[in-house]
Amino acid sequence: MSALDRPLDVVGLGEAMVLLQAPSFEDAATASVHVAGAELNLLAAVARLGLRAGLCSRVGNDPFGRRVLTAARTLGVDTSLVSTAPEPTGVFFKELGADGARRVHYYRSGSAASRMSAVDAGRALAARPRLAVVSGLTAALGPGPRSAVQHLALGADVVALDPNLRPHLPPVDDLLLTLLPQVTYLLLGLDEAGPLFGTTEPAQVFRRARSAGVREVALKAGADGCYHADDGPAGFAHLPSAATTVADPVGAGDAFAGGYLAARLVGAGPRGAAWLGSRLAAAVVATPGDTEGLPSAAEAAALLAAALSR
Ligand SMILES: O=C(O)C(=O)C[C@H](O)[C@H](O)CO
Repeated sequence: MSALDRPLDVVGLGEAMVLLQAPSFEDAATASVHVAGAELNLLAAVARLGLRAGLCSRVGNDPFGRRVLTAARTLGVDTSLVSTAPEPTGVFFKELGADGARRVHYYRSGSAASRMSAVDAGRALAARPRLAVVSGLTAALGPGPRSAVQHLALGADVVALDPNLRPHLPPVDDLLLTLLPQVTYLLLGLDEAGPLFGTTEPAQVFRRARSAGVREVALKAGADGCYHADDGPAGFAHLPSAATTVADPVGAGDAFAGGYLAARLVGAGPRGAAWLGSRLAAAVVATPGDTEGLPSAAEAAALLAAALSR
């Protein structure tokens, strides 16, 4: 069954890669193998909450591409909008030093996903999802992905943007600023607010994003929790983090975004959506890996129901 005969709630455009992880590749004899990608992580959270989520991407005709497809399907993410291309699947390496520092080495330049174009965005739009997710990370992969992000953001009725700025990739702030009037939900990290809005002061971030045309903002502040839209005089409110154990912070922002968007799609308000996002982020950081800590489908359904009453 394709996404066209089974309408998707959420489509995310992005690159999913094979990840090799070890303490240090200078002397590691073994490494653990995972599949990672910010948009896939977000979609996995949406799927776990019972909504239909699809990845729009390209992978190579190689074992890495097949592994990405299998991992996405195992996470409940539809792959009918992922095409197989002649270029290789992107891979990356993560060193988790004993000092807690994480070093990331990408081998994604020239990858299948870096050749995405407006054609891929066209396929995503033809699937008529209720919500399209774009990210600065995808736009930073090259000129084709940049135009795919632009095309999808301009063509979709409801758009979520997660800037996902990555210091190792070229800057994309200019494009993201031009897209803000199309953005329904902006889910950004406090560390991304500086480059985009010239401030990390939450009141200013909300004010500047709204005056740039964004309809709704959620500001992720890591261990300090998040800020969500609110009807009160300030126009926003703070929600403390729900995390009690932090084994691996990677993937927290994606889980938050997936939970937030799924909750909004089923009718929760911004407060309930932020609460659900925080609960999923807390679950993900308690377990090593980007998505391994997501709650079970039954737990996720109970959390989604609880978000509706907040
Ligand atoms: O950094 C990237 O390109 C990734 O998408 C890898 C990770 O899965 C991602 O950073 C988690 O948000």
